[in-house]
Amino acid sequence: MNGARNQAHDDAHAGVRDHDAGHDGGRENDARAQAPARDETSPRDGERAVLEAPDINRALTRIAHEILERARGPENLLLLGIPTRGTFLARRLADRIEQVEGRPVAFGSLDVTMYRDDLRLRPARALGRTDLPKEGVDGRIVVLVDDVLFSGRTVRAALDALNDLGRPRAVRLAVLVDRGHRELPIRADYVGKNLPTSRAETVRVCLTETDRRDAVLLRGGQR
Ligand SMILES: O=P(O)(O)OC[C@H]1O[C@H](OP(=O)(O)OP(=O)(O)O)[C@H](O)[C@@H]1O
Ligand SMILES: O=c1cc[nH]c(=O)[nH]1
Repeated sequence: MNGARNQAHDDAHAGVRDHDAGHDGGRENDARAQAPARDETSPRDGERAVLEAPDINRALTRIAHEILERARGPENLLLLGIPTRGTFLARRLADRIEQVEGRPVAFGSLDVTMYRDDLRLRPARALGRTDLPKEGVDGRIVVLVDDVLFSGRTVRAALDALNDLGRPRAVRLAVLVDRGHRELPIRADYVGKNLPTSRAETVRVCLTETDRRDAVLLRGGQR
């Protein structure tokens, strides 16, 4: 358990290290000295915030309570975040559940990359991290956690990945944003915000752990 918790911390820091290492020296540094660096945490052109930090905070607190109520306590729960941002959301939910119950809840991460059905269609993706408590998934109530639910294909891949790890007693799904447009018969049990969108729009979730601020940003398209 603590291993998973520490790993989530490590991942956050590794992300910062990787990001820094990715910047080249020389010309790029010269250019950056002349022009202020673009702030990736700011809304991009045409983006508007549909959730701000306090909204996200409240939604996660509510979801934590809903998860606890349905599971009747934290004992059998295992929160598994889907990288990248789902992992951090799972950790936040675990922290809230621990605050409410005064007892820790198991959490970790589940990489779905090799289970995706679009591996041949999309450019190579970096592998995420699967990190489970030593008790594994057998007999647990697993709550998959992701930031956005759209086509449902990521969750479908997560169910296949989970199937290779064992046999949970039940699998539930928590998402921060459900933007509709499902292509598979998948629905979320816990939703931070239902956000009706057109297919042409994109939803970008920013979290302090990866993006230095909490926000859900919507961009583009005609409704
Ligand atoms: O329901 P779907 O159509 O599968 O879309 C939802 C997924 O899309 C995003 O992940 P993305 O693949 O962009 O990777 P990321 O989490 O690393 O940003 C998001 O984080 C969800 O996991
Ligand atoms: O708009 C979208 C669609 C899928 N995944 C996202 O994170 N945003």
